[in-house]
Formats: sequence, structure tokens, C-alpha cells
Amino acid sequence: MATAAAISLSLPPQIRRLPASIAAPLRSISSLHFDSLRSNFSSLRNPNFRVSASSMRIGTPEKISTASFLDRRESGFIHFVKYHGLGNDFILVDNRDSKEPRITPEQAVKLCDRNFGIGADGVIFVMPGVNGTDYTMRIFNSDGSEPEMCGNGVRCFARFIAELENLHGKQSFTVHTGAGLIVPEIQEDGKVKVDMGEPILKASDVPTKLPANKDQAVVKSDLNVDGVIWNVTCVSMGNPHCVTFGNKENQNLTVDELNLAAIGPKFEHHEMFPARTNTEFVEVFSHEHLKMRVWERGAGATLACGTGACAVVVAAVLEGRAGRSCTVELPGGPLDIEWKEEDNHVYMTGPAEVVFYGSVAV
Ligand SMILES: N[C@@H](CCC[C@H](N)C(=O)O)C(=O)O
Repeated sequence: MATAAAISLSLPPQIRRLPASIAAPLRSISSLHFDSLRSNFSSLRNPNFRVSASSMRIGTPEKISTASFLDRRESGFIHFVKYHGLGNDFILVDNRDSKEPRITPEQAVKLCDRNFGIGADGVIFVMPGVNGTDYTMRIFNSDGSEPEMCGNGVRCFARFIAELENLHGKQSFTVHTGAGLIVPEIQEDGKVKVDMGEPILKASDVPTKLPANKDQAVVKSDLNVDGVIWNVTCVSMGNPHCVTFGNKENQNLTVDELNLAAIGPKFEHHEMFPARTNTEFVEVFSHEHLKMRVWERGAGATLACGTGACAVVVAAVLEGRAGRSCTVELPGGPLDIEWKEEDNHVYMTGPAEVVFYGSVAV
């Protein structure tokens, strides 16, 4: 990986014209090489090009050359596209030519760094499919660990595929993940609906060491975190989630009041979660409307978590707090989640947007 001193940085004119508050942090991204962007930004045709999760648009590109940008294969460089799903942001890497990720977990940590790298919650690789699936998705968290699945990430993955390949009108494909088969479908409005499969509730499979109290599941159980007794329901969407609506002192959370940075890590590393855990803190507005904040395993506080939103609706149904179809409000925006009775699958619908294109020296 190139060091900060060895990097050249050239921002596209659109970014140079941005207000100082936005342009300055972008200029300080020291490990990027933006030479290709200078020539390519003006010719990108992606109508969703944005510099942040905000609605500010900084260019409506004209002639397309996205594909040629992504096709470039100079040695020593990896070309990437940064996407976000409700502010949960990822570096997407075209890895279709190899079964091994093109960057290591250690490199991923550096690339995800928000001061000395590109800045992201994770790095996602588009890889060849296995067992008859169209593609394989692998992901490294910003701490370099490898989770089984990522809900917001798989929506970004779907939009990235649509940029990389001529899908000939096909809007849905099969993706092999550590959580099994996942099926995203790009809708006409650009949002992505994902069949996230069945939730896993058996305690030992989540995994949690908390004793099962409802069938084989852990539902509204006591979890002692530094002397505070939280009521938790444990759900795996391929990756582990601990969902809480309150504790003994405060049965109904007001999630904006939580000091997430202080309590999140205590859940993540709690001895009851042998594979660590993602934790969702939830406020119930109605049977169809929930609000959550998340502390992610390996990434900390993020603006959204797709698998987390799915786990929240499953937990809310199990605890009798909500119906099977809910809007889940996250700091980065809303997700529509449905846990279908017919097939026991969870369906998630939400956006995925390009943030910027770049190249990085490795
Ligand atoms: N943000 C993701 C989840 C990413 C993986 C998670 N940090 C883990 O380690 O399980 C999502 O949208 O689902």
C-alpha cells in the first residue's frame, strides 16, 4: 500500500468547485490517486453521482465511460467505486477475475480510514459465483474482520454489477455470501429489493451463550451489561445481532439519547457473544414504524445497517411489538422490511448510490 508521502492527488474540477467545508476533507484524502478521474468525471453518465449522502448533486455527466474506467487494469492500481446505502458506505472492488480478494484485510483497514484513506465502513468484492450462483460477495469490515453478510452492501453490490455488466434487462441475480444465497432485484425506481433469506433464531447458531427461552430462541432475555439489565432478543441474518428495546430502568428507549460509543463496544465484546455481535437499539413509534441506532461489529456506529434492520423487525415480531411489515428509520434514512409469513424470508428494500470513482495505489 502506498504511503501518504508517495501519493499524488488530483481532484476533479467538480470537487474543486465545491464549498470549502466539503472540498477540504476530500483534498486531505492522502492515499488516493485521482488521475483517471480528471478525464473521466466529465464523461460519466451516472445520474446518481453524488459526493455525499446529502442530496447535493455535483455533476450530470454526459458521455459514458464508466465501464472503461472500471476496465482499466494498470498494475499497481485498483480502481474502485465508493457507494453508500443510507450512509453506510463501502469501497466496491471488481474482483470477477479471481477467487481471492485483491486486497488484504490489513489494506482494507487502511483504505477504510476516514483520515488517511478513502473512508468507508467496509470493502466489498464482486467475485465469481459458486454452486451455480451468478456472483459471490465478500466483505471486510473497517477493522479488517470478515462478516458473513451485509444488507446495505448487497444493495450497493447489485448496483455495481449493473454498472459493470450489460445485464440485458435482467434486474435480479443470485449472490453467494457467507450467509448463503441472497437475491437482490433492482427495481424501476432504482431502489434494490433483497431477499435476505430466513432469520436464524437457534441460540447456538446466532451464536449466543444466552440460554434459549422460547423454542430454541433467545427472546426478551436479561443481559447484564456493566450492571444494567438489558432485555435482548438474538437474531442472525447470517451475521449475529442483539436487538434491544430497553432495559430494566428504561423499558422504552429514546434512541437519540443513547451514548452509543460508550455502550456499543460493551455489547459487541460481551462474553455471551462468542463471535462478537452487532447491536440494535430500538424505539417503537407504532406497529409499522420503528427507529433504530446500531453499533456494528467491526465498524462501530454506522448510519445504517441492513441486516440489523431485518433483525429488528424479526425481534419486534417475536416480542409482539410490531407487525411483519415495517418502515425502519435509521440515522441515514428509512428501510422497508417485511418478514413474510408464507416463506419465512425477510425482504429489505432501500437505495444504493454512487459516491465517487477512484483509483488507489497498492
Ligand atoms: N452494515 C452491514 C453489516 C456489515 C457487517 C457487520 N458489521 C458484521 O460484522 O456483521 C449491513 O448493512 O448489514
